[in-house]
Amino acid sequence: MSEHEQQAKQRIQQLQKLLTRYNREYYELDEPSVPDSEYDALFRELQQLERDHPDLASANSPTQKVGSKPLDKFDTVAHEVPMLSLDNAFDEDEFEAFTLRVNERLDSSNNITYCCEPKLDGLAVSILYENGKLVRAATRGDGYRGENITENVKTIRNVPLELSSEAPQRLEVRGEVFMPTAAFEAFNEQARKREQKVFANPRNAAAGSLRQLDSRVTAKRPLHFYAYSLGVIDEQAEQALPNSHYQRLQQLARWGLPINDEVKTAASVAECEAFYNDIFARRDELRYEIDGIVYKVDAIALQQDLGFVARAPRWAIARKFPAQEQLTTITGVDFQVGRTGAITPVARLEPVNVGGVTVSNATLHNADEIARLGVRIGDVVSIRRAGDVIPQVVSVVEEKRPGHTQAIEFPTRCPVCDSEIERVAEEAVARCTGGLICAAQRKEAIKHFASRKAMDIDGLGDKIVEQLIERDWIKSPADLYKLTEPMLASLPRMGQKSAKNLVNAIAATRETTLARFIYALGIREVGEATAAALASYFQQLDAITEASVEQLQEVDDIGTVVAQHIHAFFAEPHNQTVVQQLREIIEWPEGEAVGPVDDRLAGNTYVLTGTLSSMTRDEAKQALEALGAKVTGSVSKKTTAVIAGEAAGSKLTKAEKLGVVVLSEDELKALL
Ligand SMILES: NC(=O)c1ccc[n+]([C@@H]2O[C@H](COP(=O)([O-])OP(=O)(O)OC[C@H]3O[C@@H](n4cnc5c(N)ncnc54)[C@H](O)[C@@H]3O)[C@@H](O)[C@H]2O)c1
Ligand SMILES: [Zn+2]
Repeated sequence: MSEHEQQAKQRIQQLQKLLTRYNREYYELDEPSVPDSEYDALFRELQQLERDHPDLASANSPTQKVGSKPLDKFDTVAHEVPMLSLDNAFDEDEFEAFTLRVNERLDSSNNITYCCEPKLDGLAVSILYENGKLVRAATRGDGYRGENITENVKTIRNVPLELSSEAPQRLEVRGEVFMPTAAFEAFNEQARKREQKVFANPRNAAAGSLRQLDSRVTAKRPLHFYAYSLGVIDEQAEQALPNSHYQRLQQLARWGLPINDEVKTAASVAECEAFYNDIFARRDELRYEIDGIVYKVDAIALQQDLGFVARAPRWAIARKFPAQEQLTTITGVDFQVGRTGAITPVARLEPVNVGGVTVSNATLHNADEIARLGVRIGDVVSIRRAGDVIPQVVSVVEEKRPGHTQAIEFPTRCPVCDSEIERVAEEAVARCTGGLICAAQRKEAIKHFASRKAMDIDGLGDKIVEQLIERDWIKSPADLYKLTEPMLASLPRMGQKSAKNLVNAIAATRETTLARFIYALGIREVGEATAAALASYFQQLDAITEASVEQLQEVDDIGTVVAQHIHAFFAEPHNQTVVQQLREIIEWPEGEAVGPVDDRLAGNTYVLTGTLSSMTRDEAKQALEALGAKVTGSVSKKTTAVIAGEAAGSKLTKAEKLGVVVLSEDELKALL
């Protein structure tokens, strides 16, 4: 054996071993360690080597096999007709070469009609119906023997358990089970929160969900099915079948099976290309992921003439789309601050083309996710970009880890405003606590401050806030009170009159209530009710800013997390400065220092409905809450009383129906 031969032999063995391992991870464990693009490249390399050195090829090579053997934990099902794979074409030239081969083999120079189908990225299943009833379902397995997953397939909502009465006595359909993209994203998000298994992509999620021993688990997974071919069918029915694959799919649909309505026929290679381009342009808008287009010779008679090779039919090909997962290296990590202060670690990448788009950043979500992935700077990672979701780091390829990698250090101070970063134990997200001064959060902070239930500044809409911030006139809410009429009047589309009104509206908020003021600060998870509870419990702002986490929790309905948010907010020196500035401008009546609180309505729940004449509903709500009551929006048996103003509607009717006490406005005043 020459040295060259020796090298080829070694590489072939190496690739066979590696691909066998990747197959096991992908097909048996539903947990690939490399993206498909990497797998496909190695697979092609092996195919080429085996072609160049036929004496070194073996029937045991992954290039000769389909999938992986069925898992022992399932009963096996022998496929009467093997379930094969598909050959791939990675570009237009390869696709055209395929069509030329087809014409050549058929000894035809005519245009061949192809059936064009989106290549759904899920897993193949075979479903057997007898006398119209679903009796058995199986995975592809190694193509000859699959796993019996009947009970699991029965839980898929759009798989009919029974077909129409015209269906053949015995009918096997084949198709793809997949997880729609949005459902997949939501599923992973939940899994991350609960620290459960996160799937690399919808394909693995579908396979992992379908191959569960307990069908109740499968039932909870959002799976979907489309039929794309016929397996065995009783002879009599077979004779009546149309000679076109496309027509056969329509026939399946008439028997009650779901088929993909994107499927079309193409009468020429050019039409095939047009189909590809159309679907590719809409790839991100489809509800499911596809990794290419499957072209099938449409005439069944021609399919039979063409036949099969070891692992795939000669009459079909999968024209692949650019892969949505690719390998690249993390060169660093940036920390971005969102508009609500959430800190998101973003991996900087060596630019890589993913699905046709150059990607140079990918989200790492949060510190928990960094820990879960075990990712370090310098690592080779798998990046996924699909739909309109931001690119994500899916996994680390540990065997490609270089000698020098660096741990990712989560900052302790905000990269934008240098405030302390808070990480609440129960939450995955870390946040900047400089809510009032952080440039990243400024816009939201001011909008919130001015909003109706906060300081209620009439005429300070989102657009104006944005302009004020762009001009750098406002860095914190305190700057609002420095705005003058001429300044405001110089803004586009703002007349003298509106400028004057706005200045007056801002001035009017110099007198307010403690509850509104606290709510206006925009402390995380401190809504109106919590702000009111804080105000009525502590009576004075100082008492709140100085309260410990434990003291804050003495207030009804304030738990550890909220108490921690409040404490962290007031501990931040930048926030202290702004609060101090605001205090010099804004006034509110303060009660005596924390004393016995009047909570004589504690434990009661009220619902307000209709219009009150002596106060607004908001004011009534605050007054009730100040006495310890709860005010909710819907009437139930647990409601203590419904307070009905003028023109009360359905809530009043419901109260009467449930026998809940109804109070008039006068009765409310007496209560207060
Ligand atoms: N990342 C890894 O480690 C790893 C390991 C093994 C395999 N893989 C990936 O899996 C591929 C090989 O898997 P495969 O053998 O299942 O082949 P395939 O996915 O390339 O093509 C065959 C499959 O396409 C599916 N399909 C979807 N829509 C179809 C339609 N309309 N008509 C017919 N079939 C349709 C069927 O499930 C069928 O079994 C590789 O190209 C690779 O990308 C990846
Ligand atoms: Zn900040």
